[in-house]
Amino acid sequence: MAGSGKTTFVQRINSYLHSTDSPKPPYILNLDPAVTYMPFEANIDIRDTINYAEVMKQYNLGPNGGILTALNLFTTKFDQVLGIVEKRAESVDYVILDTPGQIEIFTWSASGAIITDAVAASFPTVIAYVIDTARTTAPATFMSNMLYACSILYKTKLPFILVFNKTDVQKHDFAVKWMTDFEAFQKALQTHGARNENTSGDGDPNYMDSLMHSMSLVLDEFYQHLKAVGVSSVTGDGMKEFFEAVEESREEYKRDYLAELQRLQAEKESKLEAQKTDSLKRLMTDLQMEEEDRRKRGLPTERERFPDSDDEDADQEEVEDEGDGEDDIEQYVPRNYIDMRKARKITDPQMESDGSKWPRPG
Ligand SMILES: Nc1nc2c(ncn2[C@@H]2O[C@H](COP(=O)(O)OP(=O)(O)OP(=O)(O)O)[C@@H](O)[C@H]2O)c(=O)[nH]1
Repeated sequence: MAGSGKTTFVQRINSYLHSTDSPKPPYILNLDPAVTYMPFEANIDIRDTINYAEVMKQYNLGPNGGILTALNLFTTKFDQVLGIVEKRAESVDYVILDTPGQIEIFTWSASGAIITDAVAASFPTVIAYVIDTARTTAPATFMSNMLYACSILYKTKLPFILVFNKTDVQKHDFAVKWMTDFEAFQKALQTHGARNENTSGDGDPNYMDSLMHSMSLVLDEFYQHLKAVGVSSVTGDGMKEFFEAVEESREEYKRDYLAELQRLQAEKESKLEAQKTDSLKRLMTDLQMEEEDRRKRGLPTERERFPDSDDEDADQEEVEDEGDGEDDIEQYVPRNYIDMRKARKITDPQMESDGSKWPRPG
């Protein structure tokens, strides 16, 4: 979410990896074209390629449309970016991508999906979903945030870490409790007044109440697939736990995601192969039908018209050898050939033979 502390968190990861016993400087990609201040230097920065303000001006867009278009433009060159990153793969342990502030721009756009899929197909990948812990203490807000996380998890199907940021302001224990104890969350919903506010006059729970209840049941299942860590990007608290979760995710990627990716790739290739065979079959059927149609109408078939058309070089040789008259050439050249010798001479360079005038360069 915007303002949850993504950029500050990337900065913290950067300084943490530089300060370990054996420093492992990460390779950082900034994908946020609108960021004005970055406390670290990115190895690849979208802002070096695309001027976000200029995109807004030229395409007549607002801030969100500008970010989205800038990201789309950048994505057209993402294969080159990936090529550069792949060259560093041997020497770098971690590649970090900082995403644009507006969550939907990255997670619900085509370019976001292309970037995520391309990266995930090349390297073990984990999504770190950064949450502003202090702003998530209300059960309804917490649930909305978790629903967003849930949608991203199911969209990407990648290993996922919930990063409860800003623990220096608000500890994340309440969140862990709500995620592991269904009853505790239900109680919190009641005590925060949600249940009381959402009852009809006679005290029966209304639809909002039952919606919240059902959603928390769905989320209970979702929490089983997640790792949650509390960090403070300001003090550096919890970074060790975060990297432990990253290592677990690396294993999870190899075990679950890679196998699924390979299965999907094999499925895609066999589908493509089947499509090719089908197209070729349909082309052959069309050609046969055309031949039959010509035969029925008493017209010469393709083979009869161009008996030696299988060997184009031989045709060309024959044209050159026997090219002593118009008829010889007409016999061998393909049917769309325009015989310039028969074209009328155009005297006015602006005037075509049929009298029409076409603008000419210059
Ligand atoms: N107290 C505290 N403040 C933090 C922490 N992490 C980030 N902040 C503050 O939260 C604000 C937003 O941080 P950013 O890193 O800019 O957040 P962001 O998610 O990258 O923001 P957008 O890219 O605009 O969405 C800044 O004022 C940070 O100083 C933290 O761990 N503790």
